[in-house]
Amino acid sequence: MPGTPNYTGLAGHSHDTPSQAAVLLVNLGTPDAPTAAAVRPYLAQFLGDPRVIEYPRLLWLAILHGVILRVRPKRSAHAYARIWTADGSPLRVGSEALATALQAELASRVAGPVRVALAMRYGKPDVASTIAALQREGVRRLLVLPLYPQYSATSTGSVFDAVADTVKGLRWPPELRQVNDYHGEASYIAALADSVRAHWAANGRGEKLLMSFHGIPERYLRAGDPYFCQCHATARLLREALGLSEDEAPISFQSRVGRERWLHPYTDETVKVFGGRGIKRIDVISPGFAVDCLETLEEIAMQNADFFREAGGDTLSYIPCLNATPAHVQALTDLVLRHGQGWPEFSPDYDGAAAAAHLAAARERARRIDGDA
Ligand SMILES: C=CC1=C(C)c2cc3[nH]c(cc4nc(cc5[nH]c(cc1n2)c(C)c5CCC(=O)O)C(CCC(=O)O)=C4C)c(C)c3C=C
Ligand SMILES: [Fe+2]
Ligand SMILES: [Fe+2]
Repeated sequence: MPGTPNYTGLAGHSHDTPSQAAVLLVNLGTPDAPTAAAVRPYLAQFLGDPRVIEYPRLLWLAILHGVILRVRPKRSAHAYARIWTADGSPLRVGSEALATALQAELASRVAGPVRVALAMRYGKPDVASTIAALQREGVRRLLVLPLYPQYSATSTGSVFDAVADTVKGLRWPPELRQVNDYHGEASYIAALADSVRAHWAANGRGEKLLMSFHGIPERYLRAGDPYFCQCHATARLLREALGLSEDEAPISFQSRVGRERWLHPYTDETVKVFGGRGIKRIDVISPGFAVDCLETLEEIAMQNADFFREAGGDTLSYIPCLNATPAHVQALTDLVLRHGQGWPEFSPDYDGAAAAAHLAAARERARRIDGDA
């Protein structure tokens, strides 16, 4: 029985639609405003994601809606208000700037049409409507690049869920590739090392370089999440690039939520120990965040700087994320070029003039067939 279609498609398919590739950058997402009213729906979606909170479903939803969403939005909104800019949330502003810069760089490095789009896992613009818009523009090949250098089921895995849910509903899904992680990518490590050296040159050097990564519950590590291991690999490679020992450049994990044990050692406890030991200045970098956000600008540069001082230290000098710097754009471009290999748009032989001629010939054939009919 005909009725409404079960799958979304584009009416009026024609063989001569020019094909394009696209890179879909996906970041976490952020509230629309630094207010409890705007933070509540964002947290409801984020903390309602079964990839993030792996807990008996009904029990967790009762706790989330009964307790957490009554208390946390107000507290989080207060933290967001401390870092909010005239252009909005730093995570959004930084991700958009990075997408724009990557688009410009790719345009000069690949022969064929490769678009760059940005989606957010939580909030807007969402993954489903961004992919739908790309399809309408003729994108037939899609490279998904989550802006998480280290894979975790809670972050990257959840982005892949959103992509899978989307393509399941499409009549003609695009060719799909997904970047799992880039925790050891040479150009990403080099960009981090250069940013540390530039920071030292401009601001002087602390007694420690603390590498702080976002935590996850330790239970997830035991269940097989490779995140902890990839954070350690990134930290080791960055240490090697800078010629530092483990004692000079230790690792720690930040941003824990709730009462269960998360990955150790904790960042806040670590900076307190350093302050208590008479260390006066530390540098802190967060290599697991592609762009600056609440967790770096507020939690590290403000909260943990206070903890360090209260424990006896003087200065916690925060080293910004790579953001839209040329070195970061180069690193992501390298990654995209490698993952795009084999797709015609990425081929050095891609001939724009030949493609246009091919298209014109196809149009002419279609016109003649239509004329015959
Ligand atoms: C870098 C990767 C991230 C992982 C892994 C991750 C795991 C994870 N996070 C929470 C809970 C919260 N995280 C929050 C903010 C936040 N988290 C990441 C990244 C990762 N999270 C980013 C980039 C941000 C910043 C967002 C922004 O708008 O700037 C928050 C919201 C803020 C707050 O209320 O504190 C929560 C909550 C869990 C539970 C988790 C793994 C289980
Ligand atoms: Fe988080
Ligand atoms: Fe936090």
